[in-house]
Order: sequence, then C-alpha cells, then structure tokens
Amino acid sequence: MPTTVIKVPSSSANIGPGFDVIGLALNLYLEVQLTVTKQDASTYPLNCRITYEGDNASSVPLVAQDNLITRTALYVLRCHGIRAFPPETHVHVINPIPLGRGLGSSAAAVVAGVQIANEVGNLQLSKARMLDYCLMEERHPDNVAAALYGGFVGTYLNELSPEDTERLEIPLSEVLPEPAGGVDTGLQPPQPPQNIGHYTKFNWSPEIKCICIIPQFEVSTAKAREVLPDSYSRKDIVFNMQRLAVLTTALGQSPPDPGMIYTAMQDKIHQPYRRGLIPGLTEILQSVTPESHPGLLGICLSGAGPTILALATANFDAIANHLVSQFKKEEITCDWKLLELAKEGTTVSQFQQPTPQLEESMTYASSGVSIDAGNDLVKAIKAYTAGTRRPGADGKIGGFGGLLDLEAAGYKESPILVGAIDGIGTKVKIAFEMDKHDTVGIDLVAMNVNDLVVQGAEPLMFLDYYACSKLSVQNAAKFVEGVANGCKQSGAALVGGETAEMPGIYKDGEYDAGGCAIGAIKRGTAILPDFSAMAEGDVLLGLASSGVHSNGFSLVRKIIEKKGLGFHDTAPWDQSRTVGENLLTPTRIYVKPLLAASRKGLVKGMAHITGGGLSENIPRMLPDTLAAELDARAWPVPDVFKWLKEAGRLEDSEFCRTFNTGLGMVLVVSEEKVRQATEILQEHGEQVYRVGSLVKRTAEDCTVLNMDVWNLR
Ligand SMILES: Nc1ncnc2c1ncn2[C@@H]1O[C@H](COP(=O)(O)OP(=O)(O)O)[C@@H](O)[C@H]1O
Ligand SMILES: N[C@@H](CCOP(=O)(O)O)C(=O)O
Repeated sequence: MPTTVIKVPSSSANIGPGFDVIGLALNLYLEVQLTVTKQDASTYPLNCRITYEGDNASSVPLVAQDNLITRTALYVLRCHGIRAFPPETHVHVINPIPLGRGLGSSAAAVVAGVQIANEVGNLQLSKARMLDYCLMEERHPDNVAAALYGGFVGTYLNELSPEDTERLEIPLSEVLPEPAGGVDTGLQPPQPPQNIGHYTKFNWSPEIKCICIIPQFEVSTAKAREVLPDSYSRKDIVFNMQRLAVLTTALGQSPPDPGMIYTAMQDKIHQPYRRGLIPGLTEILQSVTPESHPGLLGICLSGAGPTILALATANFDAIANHLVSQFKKEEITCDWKLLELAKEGTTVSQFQQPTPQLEESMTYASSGVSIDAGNDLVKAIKAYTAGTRRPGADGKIGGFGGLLDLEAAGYKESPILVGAIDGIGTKVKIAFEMDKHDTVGIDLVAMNVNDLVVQGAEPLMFLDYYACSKLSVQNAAKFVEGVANGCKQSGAALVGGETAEMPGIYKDGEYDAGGCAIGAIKRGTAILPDFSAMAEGDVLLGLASSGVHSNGFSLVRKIIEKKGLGFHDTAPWDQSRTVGENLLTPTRIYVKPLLAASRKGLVKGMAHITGGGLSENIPRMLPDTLAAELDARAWPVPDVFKWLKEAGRLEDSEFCRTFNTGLGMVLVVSEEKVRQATEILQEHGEQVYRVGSLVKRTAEDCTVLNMDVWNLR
C-alpha cells in the first residue's frame, strides 16, 4: 500500500519591516504520512484516523473535524463535492515545529491540509490554486507562500471584486466545518476566488543562517493581530517601506552588509504594539548589534512572536546564548535552533509500504538497505570508471574482483607489487557542510597514490570503499566521479569498490570513505628510499602543496569553530572563496612528475607529507645515520596556513608536526642532479624549492631552522 509523504517547511514571516509581506521558509519540516487503505468503511469519524508525534502532541486534537490539518483538507474536499475522506485515510503527523511561537506552524498545517485533499481527492490542483485555498484560511500570505513555494518570498493580495471580497472575508467558522458543527456543516462551503495572492522569490545569500530563540510560551497569531491598530501615520509607513525595499535586496547580496541589514530590519508597524505580549521584547531586540556581536546581521520578531529571529553569518552560539540570557532576566526559558533557508517548499513523495502479509517476512530494504539504490549507483558511475581504463585494465566494474593484466600493463617480468590503503579523515565533514561531493574522491586517491609513488611504484589499480547510513545515489556518484578523476591524474584504473549502506552506524547525510591502491616496481629498478645511496650533503627539494591536503582537519575545524566562522563564510585568508570552498581544494597528486624524475634515477628518496607534517614524515625516508635540516625561509607558507597558525595560536613545532606548511613532497637528490631533477619536475608543472640538506644524525632526525619567519607578517 503506497504512503504519500508530504513535507512542509516552517516559516518566519515579516523579517522586521515586511509585515504580512515577506516570508522565509526554514528547514524544520512538518511531515505528514498519508495512507488510504481503500477498505469499504471506517469506524473513524469522516473515515480519518489521525496519529501525531511532535510538539504539543498531547494538546493537538486527533479528530478529523477539529484538527487544523484535516479540517483544512475537509474544506478543500467539500469545495469539490467530496464530503468525507476516502475510507480509511490514515494521517500520521510528525511535527517538530513548535505551535503558536511565530514559526508558521499553522501555515504549515494549512498547506499540508490542502495537499492532503489534493492527494486523496485526486484534485490535480495547481500550486497557484492551492495558494488560494490556503489564503481562505490564513489570511496573511507571507507564511503560506513561503511554506508552499519555499525560499525567501515577497507576497501581495490582489484587490478583489466586491463579491469576492465578501467571500474572502467570510469568517473562518463559516468557511470550515466548525469543530462542533457535525457532518453537515460546510457542505457547500464558499469556493475561494481565483488568484487571491501573488508571490515572488528574492535571492538569499547562502552565508546567512537563522538563529531562532524560541520562548517556552505561546502567542496566538490571532491575538497578536488584535493588538495592532487599524491605521498608521504616514511617517511610520514610510519608515517601513524604506527599509523593506532595501532589505529584500540586501539579504541576497554576498557577502551581506551588516550595517545595512541591521537598520533595514527595524519596524514600526507591528513589533512596538506586540511588546505587551512578549516581556522585555524591545530591550531584547536592542541588546545585540553587529558591533557588540560580530557576525550578527539583524534581529526581529519572527512572525507574530514570541520567537526572536536573529540573522547571522557567524558567532551563532554566542549570539544565541546572549539572547537566551536576556529572556532569562524576564524569567522566560527558551530553546534555540540554528535554521537555514529551505529552498524547496512543500514536497510530495511516495513510498511503497510492505503489504500486511509481507510485514511479517522482513526484507533487507525494510531494514534500511536498498539493493536497488546500490544498483542505480553502479549504473551511474559506469562512465566514470570506464574513463580510467589503462593498458591491462578495462575500467569495467561489476565483477566480484577487479582484474589487471600485468603483462599488458608493461611488466613482462614479474614486478614487485606495492599496496597502500588510506582514508580522508574528517575532510569529508566539510564536503557534507558544503554539499559538495565531487572532490573528496580526488583526495582519497591522492592519499594512496602519493604513498605508492614515493616508493618508486607506478599506481596501476584502485578500489574505493564508501560507507553511509542511507545511500544518496547522487552524492555517491559525485564522490566516485572524484575518485575517477584522481585515478585519471595518476594513471590507475578504477577496477572496483564497495558501497556499504549501514543504517544506524553513520549520521543521516554523512559518509566515510577509504581506498586502496596497488602499484608495481619493475624488477631491477630501485625501490625507494635508497638508504645506501644517501649521503651527508644531499639536497632536500620540496614540491609545493595545493593547501591543507587531507590531514589535520580535526584541528582545522576546531580553529574555524573557535573563530566563529561558518564554512559558507568568506575565507579570511582568501576573499575570493568561502572557507569551505578553499578547504576542499583537492590534494595534489604528484605521481606523473615523480615517476618521470625517479625513472631517470634522479631521486634517492621521497617523503609524502601527510599526518605528522614535515617533522614526522621526512625521517621516514632517511637511514638512522642521517637527519634532515630544513630552512623555513626557503619556501612560501600558503595564506591558509598563516591564518590557521595565527588563529589557532599554534606553536612552531606543533605547526610543522601537523601540517605540510606548503610542501606536499620532500625529495632527497644528490647535489649534481638537483638541476636536472628540478627541470623535469618543473616541466610537469611542479613548483620546486631547495629547502635543505642531509646532515649527520645526532639527537634530532629533522630540524627546521628559522621557524620564526612563520610568525612575521
Ligand atoms: N500540526 C498541527 N496540527 C493541528 N493544529 C495545528 C498544527 N499546527 C498548528 N496548529 C494550530 O495552529 C495554532 C498555532 O497557530 P498560530 O497562532 O498561527 O501560530 P504559529 O505562529 O505557530 O503559526 C496552534 O495552537 C494549533 O491550534
Ligand atoms: N504577518 C503575520 C505573520 C504571522 O506569523 P506566525 O508564524 O506568527 O503565524 C503577523 O505578523 O501577524
């Protein structure tokens, strides 16, 4: 039996000066699971069974003619000559939107009701017509337009003909079957006029997040409208219109301008009159400014209150904690939520529930693992893997194992095989935050193939492992696109992988990834590092990194958080990109240049600078008798590292034990081969620095001289 899932976003209306005009859909959703069993009769009134979980569950009526959601559905059905729900309709509501707090719970309920009628009555209503029905009930268009269409919207109501105006102004009790009115009331309720309201969507800057401070008491919107005057002075109207015109554009600009937005969010039309309903309102609104709380853009009452909406780009906890403590002075307890714009409005989707007999016999899918999604993914990524074919491997996937013909790959004599396995650590978290999944696969390949190539091995094949809670074919396919991209850069064929759906292990929307590369070294060629060839006085060459690469991200995220930055904020060290975009820069893959140099016998050893930074990785390529001595003045430290070092107050030694500091690879080359090695590497696009030399080992295995240059600005 199919279940229809209707998801309606919450909304914040007015945003200061836009009383009854602007609405902002937010990513906190009312969900209705709707099932019609198609049996002959039902024992429930109007054939409708309601179950409810969520805010105020104990006080929400569970009778079809009383509950706002089903009453609305009934009104729409009756306008179409359908008196009751089809037997038996089960409406299961999951509602995290707090009721009566100014977050559009009633608008969400009304929109859900209209959608339910559209589904069970097969009415095929357009969204514009649904808006008419919604407006027969919620007479202000701001919340319902946002809930229905999503985004940041501006709305107006049309001037209607006198008859239509009369219809629209019919009191609610005459429109809807009144709770106590029984089955015959509202038999022929008034149809809504056509095109009661219009809306448009404004841009919304992706940096802006919505801090909602939700006091633990209700203010009914109806009551909060009763306190408003019937007319206003021209001065007050002009005050609001001036701000409103600026605000709708200012909130779409990137980066948003706090100075402009803070003033543009002020209001003289509703907030001053509602302060009697919300203790301390005026003082609380005035208690924060962009100067006192950097990151804040503006503050206002959300809808009719009592929720306070603070728009901000950073410092969310500090702003929220301050506002919660202001309410505390009035002895009011609050919750708070950090919400974001819900771009999409109401969505309707279907899922097939197991039939009653099948409910007994469980399926793999019922436990949360979808074989079909896995198959869809394999289809989606076939083209990517095919793009990685190379001599010896056809880049096809789907077999039990991935094959590679060594002879066809150019290894006539049995070679030395080298294997590497690695992950990308918590860099994936930034991919989740940015909803950008096509580059972390490159990082995964880089971490493995860079480890192979430092031994002198040519990467030949790669296999990846992607584990998640629920498979998003789209995200996983993007991830594999990145893996294939990395494979192409390093000449390895992507011969297989594993996608694991493990409900309960990972958080929704998150995943982890690992990968394994196999490479080969021709028999007779040096396996690196070549300890016996290394000598005091050998030169250390460094190759520039592309940024943080894939290590140290737990520390990076901590520093970003400590500085109150979000991943969508402009990077303080790179004004052209956001923090997240900059940090997602893929790890550089050094395979082709390093193979070119090592195959010419120009390199004695190479160190891939990963977790452990310079200090821990360089000694891994050295014999016990030799140590590395680097001069920190010899290579430029990228701006991202300068910022991280200062923002995290990192000690020099900690800095070079955690990060690559600008060098992704360090090579040992004899003095006479430095020029040739440098030329070959530069021809392959590398930036090469002479960063130090090998010295006799005493106590330290790696010393970096002149680290104080890292602290000069
Ligand atoms: N999901 C729901 N189911 C039933 N009734 C609801 C639901 N959501 C809202 N309501 C009704 O709407 C009232 C709140 O509406 P309103 O005063 O406009 O506040 P809000 O700012 O939350 O929209 C609730 O007290 C309740 O009667
Ligand atoms: N423009 C309306 C908005 C009411 O929003 P709600 O979320 O409190 O229902 C008003 O200010 O009255």
